Amino acid sequence: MKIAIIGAGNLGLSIAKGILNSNGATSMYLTKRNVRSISEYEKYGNVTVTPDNREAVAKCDILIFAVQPGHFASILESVKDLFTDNHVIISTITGFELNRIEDVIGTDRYIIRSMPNTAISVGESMTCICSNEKGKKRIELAKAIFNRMGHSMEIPESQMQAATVICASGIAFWMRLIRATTQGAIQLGFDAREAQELAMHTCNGAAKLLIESGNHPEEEIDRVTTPMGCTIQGLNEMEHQGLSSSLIQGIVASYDKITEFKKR
Ligand SMILES: NC(=O)C1=CN([C@@H]2O[C@H](COP(=O)(O)OP(=O)(O)OC[C@H]3O[C@@H](n4cnc5c(N)ncnc54)[C@H](OP(=O)(O)O)[C@@H]3O)[C@@H](O)[C@H]2O)C=CC1
Ligand SMILES: O=C(O)[C@@H]1CCC=N1
Repeated sequence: MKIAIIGAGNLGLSIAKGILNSNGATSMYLTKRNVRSISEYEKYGNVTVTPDNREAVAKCDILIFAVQPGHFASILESVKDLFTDNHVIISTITGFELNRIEDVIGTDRYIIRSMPNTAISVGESMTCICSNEKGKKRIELAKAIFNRMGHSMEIPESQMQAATVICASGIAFWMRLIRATTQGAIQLGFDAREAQELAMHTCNGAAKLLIESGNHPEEEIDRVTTPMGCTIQGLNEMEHQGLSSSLIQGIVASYDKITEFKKR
């Protein structure tokens, strides 16, 4: 598989790392205008770094676009004459609907819309995908690509905006929760490094408990909350201060922001 990542920035490079770690491509092209910052990727024998999007499109069959939304249409416009039936076009662009992509390159292309997150670099992305009509024939291929670097879920396009908040922005939300827990641990006497180790491994354990048991979080909470104990005392105080409510409100605010920039 020859994969091009058009726009090797924060997300694009995370995908590149995920592909390299999982041996997911026979060769890979990474593009950006200023390539100096990613020149070290050329040490991998099968990676080409170039500012030339047209070269990358001509040499690869899987094209992953990870540029800012405002750049996407003009970049597509500048390479679309090179597209053939071998190309699968995978967009990661927030808020950019399939019909807007079709408006630029036509309906007769395999187009996948995806929403990965930066944990793709360590093989742990939760990636949501959908496709245009023609792209349905390549959706299994897209799932196979993303499943090598985590988990994928096919969803209707109407849920893509929500998936962006929960899965892509979600990395930042969970990071902040881990950081806050770390700060609490420091206040209780751990040094900063130990505190983070305790916070992140406990977070990982909580997620694994749910993944492996299939249980509802409250079932696991019931196992931890000793009657009149310290856990329920802490949990109730967090809820009095608005923990669940603030998370839900943040998620909705993030969703509304995408609606706003879709109108631009
Ligand atoms: N960051 C994240 O966690 C996630 C981001 N997304 C989406 O992915 C996209 C990229 O986001 P992110 O990685 O954060 O953004 P970045 O700004 O970090 O990356 C975009 C990259 O595109 C490059 N670029 C700009 N113009 C061109 C061009 N003409 N040809 C080739 N490359 C170009 C830029 O480099 P240079 O200026 O050198 O060209 C830059 O490295 C966005 O649409 C975002 O909504 C989706 C899910 C998660
Ligand atoms: O914050 C953003 O707009 C982008 C989309 C999801 C993650 N980062």
